[in-house]
Amino acid sequence: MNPASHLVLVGPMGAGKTSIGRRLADRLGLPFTDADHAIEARAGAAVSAIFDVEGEAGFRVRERALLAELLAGPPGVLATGGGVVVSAENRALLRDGAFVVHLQVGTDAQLHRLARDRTRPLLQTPDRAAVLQRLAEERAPLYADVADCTFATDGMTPDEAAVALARFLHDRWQRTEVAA
Ligand SMILES: Nc1ncnc2c1ncn2[C@@H]1O[C@H](COP(=O)(O)OP(=O)(O)O)[C@@H](O)[C@H]1O
Ligand SMILES: O=C(O)C1=C[C@@H](OP(=O)(O)O)[C@@H](O)[C@H](O)C1
Ligand SMILES: [Mg+2]
Repeated sequence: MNPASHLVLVGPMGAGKTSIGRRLADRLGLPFTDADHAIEARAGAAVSAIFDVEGEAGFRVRERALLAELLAGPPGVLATGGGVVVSAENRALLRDGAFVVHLQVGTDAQLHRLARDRTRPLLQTPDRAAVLQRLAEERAPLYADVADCTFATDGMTPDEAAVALARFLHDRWQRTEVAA
């Protein structure tokens, strides 16, 4: 077992990192942080506006800084954005400093869950399926590189998934106290 104190959810857009992560943190009695929401709060701007003004590269700079800061801070549950694993620096931080759950989801479920979403800049394209499939191929080895375990969310509601994930983690992860 990786004895890391931070429980981090990674995986593609629509896997449920944000919605399941919040519910899981409630169940575990731990603080919850959503990386995208924290970036937005600091920037005073939505993720899509950051992409518009600074490009994806600017967003990734903010994402790297936030991840390093959060993993150096008090333990909790962290929902990352789907692209956090693109950075080798982030992958090293995640491997060394967190227990990482890869939430998996198939393309059909992603398309269904995100059908009405207009907040994800990478999905502002006519062929969402092609983008999601390309990202899945590019990122699958990167998620595998950082993950301590995987958990499939297809066919579950966020509430069901949070209950099942808490049960799944019971024997696999225990929060360790950080030495004073
Ligand atoms: N297991 C699930 N079943 C059905 N809908 C889900 C599930 N998980 C998430 N959703 C819905 O999909 C959308 C995206 O979920 P979200 O938690 O933001 O995913 P992520 O943070 O991984 O991109 C939300 O509208 C959410 O309610
Ligand atoms: O996959 C990605 O590169 C992104 C995923 C998004 O987060 P979610 O995975 O929570 O949708 C958000 O960070 C940004 O739009 C980029
Ligand atoms: Mg999210």
